[in-house]
Amino acid sequence: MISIKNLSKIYKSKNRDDVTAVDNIDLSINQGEIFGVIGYSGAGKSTFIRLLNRLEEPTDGKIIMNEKDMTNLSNKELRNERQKIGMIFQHFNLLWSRTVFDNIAFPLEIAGIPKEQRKSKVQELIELVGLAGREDYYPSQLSGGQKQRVGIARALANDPKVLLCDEATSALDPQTTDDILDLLVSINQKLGLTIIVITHEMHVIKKICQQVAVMDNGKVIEQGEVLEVFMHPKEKTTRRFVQQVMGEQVEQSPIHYFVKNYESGKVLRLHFVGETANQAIISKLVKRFNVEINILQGNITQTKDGAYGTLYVHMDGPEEVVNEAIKYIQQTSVELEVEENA
Ligand SMILES: Nc1ncnc2c1ncn2[C@@H]1O[C@H](COP(=O)(O)OP(=O)(O)OP(=O)(O)O)[C@@H](O)[C@H]1O
Repeated sequence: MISIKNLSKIYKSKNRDDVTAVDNIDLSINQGEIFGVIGYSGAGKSTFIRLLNRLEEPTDGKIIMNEKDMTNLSNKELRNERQKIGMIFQHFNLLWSRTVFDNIAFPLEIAGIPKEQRKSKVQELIELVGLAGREDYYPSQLSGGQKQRVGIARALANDPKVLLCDEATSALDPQTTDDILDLLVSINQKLGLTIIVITHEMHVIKKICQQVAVMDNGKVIEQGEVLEVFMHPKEKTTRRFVQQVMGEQVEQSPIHYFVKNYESGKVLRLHFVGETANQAIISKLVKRFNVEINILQGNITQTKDGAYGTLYVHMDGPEEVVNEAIKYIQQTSVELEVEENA
């Protein structure tokens, strides 16, 4: 568990106003989870993540990580603790004059690991991140996604317990972003390490995070399980982020708007939260009951903990069969609203 209490960072300036980049943040991050911090540019995300490994000195507050108070360590202890925290960056921060192999070996050299041991560890990491065959390439010969794979392998070299990701996919195209996010999830599962991701893209949060904190103006303004935040975004900034992936809120379409187009049958609003959308409910309905189902409008997105969204359908057929089918849906965990022509 990572425990962050009253964490603040004020950048002091002689000739300009002080900037409170991180303002009194309290957070608990569970061991082994993928925790996302989202915010617009200037919200304080980079400062926040750099405080965690003390690349920035906090002005106030406490960070307990790997059972150590990160804010109260000698230089030697800090060096030791930093080895348990890997970090990856938006622009990869690779050493351009070193090969893939030597970039990944670098932290092991610093840690004083003997050559043979280094070699087998680097080879293991190269396999893990999918770079086999590219050991002798230089960073300039790699694509963005491959460079980030080197960054990830290097960050994992000292077997960290925590991986910090600072906008790690922001410089990548959408397909490469998804590949790198898949790699982070597989590393999280294989190695059980805690991953903290900062981003301005809700897509990243919904794809890999279990928990999310929304930052605005140095503060955490909203926090919770990703699905919960999708369902009930409280703050305006959070709603804007949810709209990034959901588009205009389908929920705003009133159900009676659809029903006037149909003389028979019923219009249903099916709301999916969590794994329910994976139940293939529509195909089950059609197989079990003699009904016709016409999809009218829908917006469903996949989060790490299952799908979330709403589907409007028109269901037609003999009245008693339609009613049976509705009863069947009510027994599932899909939330249902029914509207029929009066
Ligand atoms: N070294 C610094 N000195 C003074 N002010 C700083 C420094 N670093 C960041 N700031 C200020 O702190 C605030 C938060 O910046 P930070 O980079 O942490 O935000 P961010 O959410 O990561 O945004 P971005 O994604 O654009 O980097 C901004 O107002 C920024 O100008």
